Amino acid sequence: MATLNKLAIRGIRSFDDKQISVIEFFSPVTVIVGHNGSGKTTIIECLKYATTGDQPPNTRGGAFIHDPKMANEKEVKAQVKLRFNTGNGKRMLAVRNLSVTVKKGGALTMKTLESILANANDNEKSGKRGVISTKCAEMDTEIPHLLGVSKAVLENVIFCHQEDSYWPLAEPAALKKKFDDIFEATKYTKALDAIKSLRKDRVAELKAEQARLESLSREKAHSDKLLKRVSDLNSTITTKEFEYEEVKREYDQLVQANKKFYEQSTKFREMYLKLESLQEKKTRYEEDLANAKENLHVVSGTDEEVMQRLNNFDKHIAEQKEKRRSEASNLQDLEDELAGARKSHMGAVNEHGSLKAEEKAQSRRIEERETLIRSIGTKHHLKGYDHSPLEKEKVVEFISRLGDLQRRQNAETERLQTESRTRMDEYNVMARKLNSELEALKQQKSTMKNQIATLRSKITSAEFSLDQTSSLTTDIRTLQGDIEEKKRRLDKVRQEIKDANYDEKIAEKSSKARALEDQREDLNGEIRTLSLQADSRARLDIKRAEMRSKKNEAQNMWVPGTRLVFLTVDFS
Ligand SMILES: Nc1ncnc2c1ncn2[C@@H]1O[C@H](COP(=O)(O)OP(=O)(O)OP(=O)(O)O)[C@@H](O)[C@H]1O
Repeated sequence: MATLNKLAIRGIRSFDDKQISVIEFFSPVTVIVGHNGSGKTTIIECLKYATTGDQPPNTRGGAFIHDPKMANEKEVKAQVKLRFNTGNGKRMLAVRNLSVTVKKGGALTMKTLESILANANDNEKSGKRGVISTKCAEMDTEIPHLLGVSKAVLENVIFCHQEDSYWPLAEPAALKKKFDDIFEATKYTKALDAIKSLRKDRVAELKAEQARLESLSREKAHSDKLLKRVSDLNSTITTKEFEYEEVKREYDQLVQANKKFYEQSTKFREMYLKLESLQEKKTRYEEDLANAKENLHVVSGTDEEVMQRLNNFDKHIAEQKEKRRSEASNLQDLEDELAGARKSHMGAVNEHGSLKAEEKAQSRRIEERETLIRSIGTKHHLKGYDHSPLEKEKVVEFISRLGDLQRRQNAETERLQTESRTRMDEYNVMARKLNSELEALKQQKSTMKNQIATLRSKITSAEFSLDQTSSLTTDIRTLQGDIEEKKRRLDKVRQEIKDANYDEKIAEKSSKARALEDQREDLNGEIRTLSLQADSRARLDIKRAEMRSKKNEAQNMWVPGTRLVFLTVDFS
């Protein structure tokens, strides 16, 4: 609680400007006692002046300062110093200085000099002044603030001047203003208005935020949809990748089978050619043998020659045998070769059959591939693969286009994922922001609710007081009873009046009064007639006087020898 410590007065009212008078205030109460005119009011005035900067009423022109004539000076300097403790225990010092000077004509001129509001503790400890303000206006607002009471309370309640102390009996408008000042009602009204406008703003903001939230929710739903689409696309891509892998594997297998088939067909062709050449050889040998058999004939020549030939025959036979053996072995070889060739031919025929089957399977697979290519092409709008058969280059091109499409879809997926991540981040940021704003609004709402609860309790107390006023109805009933009683008494009096024939008497008096009225009317008529006559007579007199004067004028203007005739009119 704020307390006052000391007040030093110099040159105020009856306090001399030559010395400083110090008043110390004690806790819990200080009683100021003194004779009339000893300066008690002046102390309160000084306190009020020190705290609010307001001088007492009717002291314009320096009446608040010690009279220079009394001090026998041309100038008197006044000072009010107040040391006080603030609500939070700080010791403060407020100093206000004034001066009054006597002008030539004897009139007084007052001046407000330097004022200081300082921290008294700083002053004591360090010898320095912890000056807070030297401006009067600032001090006027700062000191009430430090004391923890409003200026209106200081002026009208705590240091209320005895001349102003009748303000509670003032007219309603002035009284209301005072109460408004004391209870700072304007501040609360303003605060209430501010709260209302703030509430309005907040409600509008809330609406806008709700709309934003809705749009964000819509966007979130959209982004969720997109995410779902992305995940669907991802799964489709995965399936397609899997399918692609399958197709590629099948394709590789087909390529491998093709290669094998080609190698086998080459081998078969080689073997077939070899077989043909061997058969040709065999035919040739057989022909040679037949030719040799045909060419066998009787040997001619001499005996010596024959002997020679015989001698050589064995050798020749041996040679021939040898030749035959070698030919037979050759034949055997060739037969073996032929059997081998036949065998390989059979193998080749078998292989040919299996290759044919493989070819069919390959064609079926190629057909399946084409169907797959066509369905994928239709699905992904890849045109130019509707014809059949599809060339190898077309298939390769399709695979490369499918690869491109996959890459594009991957890129699109990544873009969508990035976009969705960004959207999600934005949404999260926005959601966090909205949540914090919502929290703030909830806080405000709870504050408002508290205020509403306070107001409701006030209304309840007002209703209670209203109920109390219902006791007035009892009073009213009592009063009605009184009225009834009075009515009864009135009737009684009326009866008495009736009994006393007041009405007849009144009627008689009234008729008399009416007769007198009539008489008065007649008299008034007479008076009016008489006044009219008097008026006419007065006018006649004027006319007569005019006539006489005209007559005289005419006589004065008359020329002897002429005849003068007067016409006389009687107006009477
Ligand atoms: N400008 C002035 N110069 C010198 N003296 C003044 C001046 N104004 C007022 N006085 C004197 O100061 C005194 C005012 O005293 P004050 O009204 O403070 O006394 P009080 O103790 O409150 O008296 P009361 O008990 O009658 O209210 C009076 O004696 C008055 O003549």
